[in-house]
Amino acid sequence: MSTVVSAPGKVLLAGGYLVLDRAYTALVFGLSARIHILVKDIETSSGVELSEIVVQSPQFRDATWNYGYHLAEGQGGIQVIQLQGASSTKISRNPFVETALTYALTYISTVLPRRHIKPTSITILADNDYYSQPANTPKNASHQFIDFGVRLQDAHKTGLGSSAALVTAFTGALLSHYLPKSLYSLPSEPGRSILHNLSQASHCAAQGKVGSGFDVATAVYGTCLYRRFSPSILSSLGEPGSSGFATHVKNIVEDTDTSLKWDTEISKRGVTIPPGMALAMCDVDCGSETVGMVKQVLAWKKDDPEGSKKLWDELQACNEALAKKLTAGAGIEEFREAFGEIRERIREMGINSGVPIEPKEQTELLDAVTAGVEGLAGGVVPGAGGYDAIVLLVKDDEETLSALEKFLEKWSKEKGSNVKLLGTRGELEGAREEDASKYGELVK
Ligand SMILES: Nc1ncnc2c1ncn2[C@@H]1O[C@H](COP(=O)(O)OP(=O)(O)O)[C@@H](O)[C@H]1O
Ligand SMILES: C[C@@](O)(CCOP(=O)(O)OP(=O)(O)O)CC(=O)O
Repeated sequence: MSTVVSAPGKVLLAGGYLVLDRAYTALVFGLSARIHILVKDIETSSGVELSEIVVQSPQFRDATWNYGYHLAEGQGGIQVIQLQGASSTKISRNPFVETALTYALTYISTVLPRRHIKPTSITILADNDYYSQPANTPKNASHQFIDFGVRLQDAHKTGLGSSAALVTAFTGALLSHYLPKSLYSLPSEPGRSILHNLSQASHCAAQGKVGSGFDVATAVYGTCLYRRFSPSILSSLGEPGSSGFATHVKNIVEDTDTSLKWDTEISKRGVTIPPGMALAMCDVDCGSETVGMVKQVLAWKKDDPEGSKKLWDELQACNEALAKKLTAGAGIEEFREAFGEIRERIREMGINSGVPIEPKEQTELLDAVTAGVEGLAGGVVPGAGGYDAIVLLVKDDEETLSALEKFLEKWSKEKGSNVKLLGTRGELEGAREEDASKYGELVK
């Protein structure tokens, strides 16, 4: 039997940094670029009871991880141990895969106690836009999942949130594969909430920090207005294998602890992509280090509580105004104005905190593209800002998109850079089960 679940990448259009604080919200969009997880049973000879799960990411080199697993004593959950596997090369670890596996199997073992967890083979497939492709890659020439030919750590990420999409799709695929339909249904409300809580827990554990969680929320629910959860919810989980870990995971995932209730707020109605418009991303092919930027912005917020609050309150109001225009519909000029108001304050936050949130080069590009392409409703440097891909709201017609592409080509030539329209677009839907037959040989 095979199961496939996919989850979308993300772009945080408005509310970067503010969303770390529960007093503010963010407009987050899911993307058509997804990570797909294929799970299939490994056939064993009758009488043989294997406990092995093999995970592969065939688009990359040295990307096979073999795990053994066993039930720990004292409600410690399922512990996984990475095995050497068949290859003689030194094994690399994949903390996101290892943690998502540990947490998901632990939860599954609490729902199905005394049931042997069957061995499976798991394949990870990422849509191509997660990584910058060489300048000479022919457009649309390749099939859906390119072989990147390099190790994962050598691939150049475009910043679409690969780890959150991976952890969410991986968790969803394991839940759907191992639990009977009567106990778990991914598309149902309780199914989504279980997927959200479990994925947030393992993504935070693998990252070693609690961020706002907007990327996992987007991977689960798709485009929405997001208010973060209180970080204290995840503080009492303990370590996998330690006494009571499985009980803690179950309580957190099913939200049964009355003193630590999940307080995430997801509003699917609070934001949308207006009809006739598209959300497009432009890769600028450099990327930036979010962690250092967040630290510095938070240090400024602490040093200047009054000034920062005033600016954040203003930004929140501008973000809400944009959300309203997106849901109610507005003309190009109105959108341009709304983006302009937001960008002005983002640059102010950058100057005050000393962090290049909208660096000079990106200001130049955003201004020029807005002035030079008629159907462009505006754009921003999303998320933490810096040199990641920029996001643009455009009229969704051939004329606008080809004018945009021409503009970027000319811009890249003049500036000696490699700015490229990615194929991915904003999309409303979150994690979903996929038809396994679409993946051909890969699921056999
Ligand atoms: N296609 C993939 N196959 C296997 N692991 C992946 C894949 N994409 C992402 N990962 C995991 O996620 C990590 C990248 O996470 P991170 O650096 O937080 O980037 P991002 O900002 O894209 O989430 C990788 O080191 C790997 O552990
Ligand atoms: C600053 C933030 O509010 C938004 C960061 O958004 P990005 O989209 O830049 O994130 P990464 O993919 O992790 O680099 C931090 C947060 O919300 O956790």
